[in-house]
Amino acid sequence: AQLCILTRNIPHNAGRNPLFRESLGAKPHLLLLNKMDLADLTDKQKILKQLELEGTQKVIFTNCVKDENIDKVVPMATEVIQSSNRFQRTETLGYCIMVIGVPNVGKSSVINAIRRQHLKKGKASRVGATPGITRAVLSRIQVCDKPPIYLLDTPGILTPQVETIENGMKLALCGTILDHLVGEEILADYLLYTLNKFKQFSYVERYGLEAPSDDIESVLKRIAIKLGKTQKVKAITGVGNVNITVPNYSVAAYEFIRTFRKGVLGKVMLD
Ligand SMILES: Nc1nc2c(ncn2[C@@H]2O[C@H](COP(=O)(O)OP(=O)(O)OP(=O)(O)O)[C@@H](O)[C@H]2O)c(=O)[nH]1
Repeated sequence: AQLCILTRNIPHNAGRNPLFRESLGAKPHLLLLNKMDLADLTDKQKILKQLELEGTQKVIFTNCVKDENIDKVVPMATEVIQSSNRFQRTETLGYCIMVIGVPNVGKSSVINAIRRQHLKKGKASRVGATPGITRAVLSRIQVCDKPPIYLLDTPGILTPQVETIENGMKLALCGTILDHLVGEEILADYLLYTLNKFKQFSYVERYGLEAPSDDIESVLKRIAIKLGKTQKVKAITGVGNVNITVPNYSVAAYEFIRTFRKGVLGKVMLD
């Protein structure tokens, strides 16, 4: 590929990967900060400044669900390719673009959105809410005439860099790491901590709590009751058997995380 489109999950910039720069070398690239609909973009200028300091000037904020800013991708890609001296000699063969990023940032969604834009065709790559779902399909599609530019249909998957526990939590919260590897309930606890930290209290009303809480057990209990995810179990006590109601904590935790990922519980910037 002559151009790499790096995708990052904007709510969690730690989707950034030091290997990006090393593996890219001097290769022309542009950066898509995807899932902009889930991020609090009040500090957009600060983010752009920081990226510029790191040497990345070509940046587009995208939302693949609503095709926001997708129309800017190919024009900017064309501009980057044309201004890169290295490739000006190969005129006729065309250029290849590859979309790369860590799992679940939306690589397949980006590819599909660009396809929709340029070919008016429907879905091509599989998109899944589970990290690692993209299968290898080796094909390319033309997305620009002059110069001829092709988009590789298979995204490049980068291994997430989990340097610290907190970083791992953030990646997991964004769906980059499979939930069960962290544990839904631990992740839910980290989510609750995050929402409180950013003063995003819409969960209080949504789940019928009286006030914000940092006690994950009581929050999950409420969610389980609200969802009707409780079970009656028989408990043997000294004075005979009693029926007690137990909330299903893992279902509640999963609902909590899933709702957050849809952006319903508020916008946050994890980094
Ligand atoms: N809210 C929101 N969700 C998005 C956006 N782009 C993608 N998604 C969702 O993120 C999830 C992952 O998207 P994919 O396109 O499968 O991500 P991927 O990077 O190809 O994932 P792998 O195949 O695991 O490497 C899906 O549930 C998408 O619907 C976006 O801009 N906003």
